[in-house]
Amino acid sequence: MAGRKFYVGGNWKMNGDKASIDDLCKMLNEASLDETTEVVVAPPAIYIDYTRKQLSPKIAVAGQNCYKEAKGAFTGETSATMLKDCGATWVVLGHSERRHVFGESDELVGQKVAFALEQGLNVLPCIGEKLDEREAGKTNEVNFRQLKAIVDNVSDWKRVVIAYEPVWAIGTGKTATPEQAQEVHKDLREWLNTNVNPEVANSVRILYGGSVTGNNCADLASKPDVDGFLVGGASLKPEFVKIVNARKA
Ligand SMILES: O=C(CO)COP(=O)(O)O
Repeated sequence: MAGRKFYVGGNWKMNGDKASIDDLCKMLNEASLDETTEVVVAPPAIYIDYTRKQLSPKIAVAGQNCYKEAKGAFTGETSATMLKDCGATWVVLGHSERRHVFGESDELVGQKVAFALEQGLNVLPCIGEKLDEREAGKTNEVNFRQLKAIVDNVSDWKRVVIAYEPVWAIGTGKTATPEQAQEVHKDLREWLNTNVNPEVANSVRILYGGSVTGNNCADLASKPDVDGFLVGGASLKPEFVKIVNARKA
């Protein structure tokens, strides 16, 4: 909490078509969303322009990824510059699916953070441990390593929100308990306090992601170091509104 604005992002991942996006935007535009929550949705890149054009200006649009160059011979990639041109103001970077399905390294994620910030986007870098890493007692080691690669590339902390997404909780229906989430968020903030500075540690928002639903959001949101959510599956459903309003519940 500590004056940090609650933030809820909907990561639509590789889902949706024009018809379902029409429905989702209508639902969000008509919903009563807590004005004290910052709301952002991340459609597939090809639908960013389409989504932006019909979504209320109160809701921001994010890319789910971008490359570390403005243009050039990078077949299949989308640049931060292009995301901005199509109306996105945020970009999710280093999502676990980018890291573990597409093999993105800590170094590449860091380079993307640097470039997206340079291009004027707000960035939402993600970190998180896999189940075997948690079970081996390496949760902090993995998260601090991934965080360091991001931190080393941040030029403007006001445009950064961090998402902690334990890989074992993503799309599995297995949510971290509010206590497990709080423990990691607190450790991340302490790491930032030591390795960046107290002001950043106190002001940067740390979101939880991993099987957040309308049913578990209020308990998670009650934890002092959980400043919002990055939501996958439930962001495609009406319950996303309940998650946006989790602090009101
Ligand atoms: O990866 C996520 C958000 O970026 C979480 O996905 P789920 O909410 O579907 O588990």
